[in-house]
Amino acid sequence: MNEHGLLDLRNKLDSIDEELLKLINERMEVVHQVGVLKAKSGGAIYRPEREKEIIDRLETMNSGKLNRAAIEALFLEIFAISRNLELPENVAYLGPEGSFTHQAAEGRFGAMSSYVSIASINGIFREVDTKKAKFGVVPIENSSNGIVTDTINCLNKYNLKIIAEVVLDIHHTFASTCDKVQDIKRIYSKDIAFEQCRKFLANFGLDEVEQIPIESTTKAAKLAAKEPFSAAICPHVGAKLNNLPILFENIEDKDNNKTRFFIISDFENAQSGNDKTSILVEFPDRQGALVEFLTDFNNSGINLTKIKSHIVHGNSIFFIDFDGHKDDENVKGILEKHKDTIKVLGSYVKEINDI
Ligand SMILES: O=C(O)C(=O)C[C@]1(C(=O)O)C=C[C@@H](O)C=C1
Repeated sequence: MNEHGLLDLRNKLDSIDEELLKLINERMEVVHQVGVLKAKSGGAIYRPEREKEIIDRLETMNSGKLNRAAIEALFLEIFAISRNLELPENVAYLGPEGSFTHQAAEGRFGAMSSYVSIASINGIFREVDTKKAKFGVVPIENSSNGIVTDTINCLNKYNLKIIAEVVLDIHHTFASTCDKVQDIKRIYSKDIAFEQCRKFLANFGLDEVEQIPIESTTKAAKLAAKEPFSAAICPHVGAKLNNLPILFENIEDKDNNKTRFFIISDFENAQSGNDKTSILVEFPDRQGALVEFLTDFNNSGINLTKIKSHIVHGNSIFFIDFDGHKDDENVKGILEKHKDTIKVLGSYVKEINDI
């Protein structure tokens, strides 16, 4: 290696880094002023539609080596630091630490935010409702296991808003202190994770081994790390956090196993031009109510992207997603017409990764 060449390049990098630091600090000065303005006006600190607008604009004008994912990763971290500078706010997520929900939360709120791990979905809604946390992160559906009932029930019960969605590709690992799979006597995991990895378990003759379902996959890793002859189906991060050796990666049956999460808070987003809205609908008990409702959406040119029925206290309610923002002209009319049966859960920027 040419040591002089490397030294020159490193000197160049040093002065670019100094320039970057100066510019980022300059940006933070302006962010601080935005924070002061918002403190006076009571405006929301987190503005996902504005963050999207910035990333879209930077991507369009970009001519360098960075792709969209890299621009997004860099700027989401800058935004997270900016928001903390404007006003530090707690993020409550479905724990424990290292859970997929924790990963979803960190992906959106960055490394610098202050996180609170909560053991139940209802607990997260309560935390946000009582203003102990500004944001809550909860799973809403998985591509293999469907909708998360507790989340629907809480969206129905509390008057909080969905302000963003996050879709994560879910990969499970098989981790154990045993070197040989044949020596394993019990496996810990969450019931849905066992279901998502059936083929793997059968292929390795593990379907006859005792399966112990517990409330989280990260806790599974913790238990398996302590007990000899046991194993866990858990996230990569969960195994690492508990120093549990990973024997197999990506053991899920379906190769596009995804989970969608909602970020909930106490404010509503402005339009971004690329929004999705979620609603709950309880249809009146009369013939044709559902057909009339769907026809109205169709006539207004609104694309329904999801419709799932769900039972709450013996009544059937529908969880529906559609393209558009609740303040869009064609959406407003419909929401007004059906206001007695609809609960608007929130309008938010549509993720590219879909379930
Ligand atoms: O534009 C705002 O409202 C800001 O608070 C600034 C800023 C940014 O860093 O650019 C920070 C947080 C918001 O989520 C969006 C953007």
